[in-house]
Amino acid sequence: MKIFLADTEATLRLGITLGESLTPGSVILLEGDLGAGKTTLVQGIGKGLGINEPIVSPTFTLINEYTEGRFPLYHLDLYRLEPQEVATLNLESYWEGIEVIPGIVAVEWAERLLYKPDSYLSVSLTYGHEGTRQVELTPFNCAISKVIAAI
Ligand SMILES: Nc1ncnc2c1ncn2[C@@H]1O[C@H](COP(=O)(O)OP(=O)(O)OP(=O)(O)O)[C@@H](O)[C@H]1O
Ligand SMILES: [Mg+2]
Repeated sequence: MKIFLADTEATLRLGITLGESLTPGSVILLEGDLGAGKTTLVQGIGKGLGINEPIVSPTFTLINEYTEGRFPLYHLDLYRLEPQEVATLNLESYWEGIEVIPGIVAVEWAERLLYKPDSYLSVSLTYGHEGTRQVELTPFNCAISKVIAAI
């Protein structure tokens, strides 16, 4: 499903809708060029979860964890990593909820993942006319379809 995002607010609003409706264990794999709006969408997800702390890009920290919302948000950014390096990080523990409290896992630059989770929502952001954006949402093996259909 493709959605037109006229401005930053539209991207945030979509994120809020997702954050309000996703369940613990959901994985969001974000793809899109530099500056396409991936972090903005995750900021919306954080708001939707009730996180008041500012959500900043984890480009240098790799993973930021936010625990003050309805359930945790794990925000990952793989931009600076090679796929081989990503494979050694054992990121599976996040979506399998092993030794971490199940929450929402949002991954920027998810194209760097060699192994994807069994179920996830794919979010692909692209540039449109005059600085606008478009997003394509594709659920893989997950129950988010109803939420998306209602957007
Ligand atoms: N729908 C939109 N229309 C216009 N600008 C937008 C839209 N959504 C987000 N932006 C703006 O695009 C800029 C880059 O957004 P953001 O940092 O979220 O991108 P990103 O994909 O995370 O970038 P990076 O690849 O560096 O991680 C921000 O200034 C943001 O406000
Ligand atoms: Mg970003």
